[in-house]
Amino acid sequence: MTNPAYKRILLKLSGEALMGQEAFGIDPSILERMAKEIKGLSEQGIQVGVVLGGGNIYRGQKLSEAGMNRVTGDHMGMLATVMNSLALQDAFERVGQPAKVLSAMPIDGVCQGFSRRGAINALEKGRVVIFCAGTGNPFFTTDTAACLRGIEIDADLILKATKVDGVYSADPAKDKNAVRYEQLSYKEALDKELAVMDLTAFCLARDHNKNIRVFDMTKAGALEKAVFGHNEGTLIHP
Ligand SMILES: Nc1ncnc2c1ncn2[C@@H]1O[C@H](COP(=O)(O)OP(=O)(O)OP(=O)(O)O)[C@@H](O)[C@H]1O
Ligand SMILES: O=c1ccn([C@@H]2O[C@H](COP(=O)(O)O)[C@@H](O)[C@H]2O)c(=O)[nH]1
Repeated sequence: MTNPAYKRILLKLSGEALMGQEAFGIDPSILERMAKEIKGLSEQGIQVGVVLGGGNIYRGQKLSEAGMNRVTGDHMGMLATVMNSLALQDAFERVGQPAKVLSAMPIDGVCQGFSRRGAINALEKGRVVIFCAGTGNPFFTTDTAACLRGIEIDADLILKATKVDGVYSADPAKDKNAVRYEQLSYKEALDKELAVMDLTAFCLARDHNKNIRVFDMTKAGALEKAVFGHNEGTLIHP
């Protein structure tokens, strides 16, 4: 490939997609592949921030539907993202890529607290920065956290790596006639309430003039293509 189209990116990895063929938790082969692909970008001088979802372990909404207090459920969901992030940090270490976990809920002896300055410092030193515990607040999602951190670090592009290969006119898991968009505006995504990401995330990215590219995390090489400006998945723009 020629030159990367972006110098600094924020990559959101779906927690659910981390499960792969497992019934629960993390498929180590998926983690290793993502660590190697991200290392490849870092070696080409691209600064990479990562936000992981927690849907492979806990989601606050599901826990509250089962009777738990929603805020407690959301705290458990955010802690699930800490576990996923520690696993990804370990995968980076095993492939020889320096990485740092910065948490919205710091845990002494496990991971440092998030600060914008700390994040930028680590990115400029060539470390991959993994932002965990979402926004640190209940009633949000890691899609919103990804947009928030992407804006804070002034990422050139926010990427959502997920189980589907882009944004469709309806949920492709439920509607076989759904059609994939190559690109669409935030207005279209919000008007049609396209549920590939939550609407708070769309609003935040729109208001801060950031593009989001949605692509298939299970497709080898798709991340690099997206970062080199190829037409991979779907681009959502202001
Ligand atoms: N219009 C749409 N286009 C594409 N996907 C859609 C759409 N509406 C709903 N979806 C669904 O959105 C989901 C996005 O999956 P993903 O696992 O990334 O969600 P997530 O809640 O961010 O995950 P996690 O919380 O595990 O990180 C897909 O499973 C897909 O079926
Ligand atoms: O800012 C945030 C981010 C997440 N949560 C809780 O964590 C889980 C897991 O995140 P996903 O985005 O669903 O993968 C989420 O369901 C919330 O319960 C949060 O409270 N605040």
